[in-house]
Amino acid sequence: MPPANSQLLLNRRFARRGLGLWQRAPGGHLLPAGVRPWLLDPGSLTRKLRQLSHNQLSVHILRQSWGRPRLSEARALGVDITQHGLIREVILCGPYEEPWVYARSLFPAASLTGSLRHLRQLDNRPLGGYLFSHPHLGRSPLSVAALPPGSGVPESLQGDKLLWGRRSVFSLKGKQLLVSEVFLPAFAARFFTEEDT
Ligand SMILES: C=C(O[C@@H]1C=C(C(=O)O)C=C[C@H]1O)C(=O)O
Repeated sequence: MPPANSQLLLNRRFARRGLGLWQRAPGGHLLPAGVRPWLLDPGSLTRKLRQLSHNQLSVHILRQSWGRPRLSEARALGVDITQHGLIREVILCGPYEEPWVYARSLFPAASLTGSLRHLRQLDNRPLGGYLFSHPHLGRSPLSVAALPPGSGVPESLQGDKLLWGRRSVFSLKGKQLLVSEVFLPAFAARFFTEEDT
């Protein structure tokens, strides 16, 4: 199926279910072959990008401040939308600081206590490095989205195309956090085929 149709089909399915843009990852056949392994890999994206970039990966903080979750984020975490949490937005850059992934993580206040308290000051250390160092890390099934301009990715990063994204809820020591990752145009241009974008 031509990718544009698969993205439109995904969006139509999402819209019909009133789930907004994020939808539990559909059967692989609905996702273009080139993006499927990136969207559905349950492992650490940081690790994958480090390998791809021959360890030339950097994390740039766009935001790390308290705020209210978006409606779909509150639903994914099962928290009230009025409940403030720590919002962390970063860009993962490959060689020559090329912007590859925009990531937005939502930490409910109750999750930033005890042994996870230090995540308040993660700075430019990759979140995945900490999360995936724990053998008992839990992760919900991945949801995916084909994100149009205006759906939450900073305009300066989005460009004018649909961007593929994935998100899931991590669980560690009884605490939860939501991580959304969006593959940016420069990454798509370099690693996705024409049929995927
Ligand atoms: C969850 C991971 O952490 C990565 C690093 C992030 C950060 O530093 O804020 C956010 C999302 C991920 O791209 C991972 O590596 O899979």
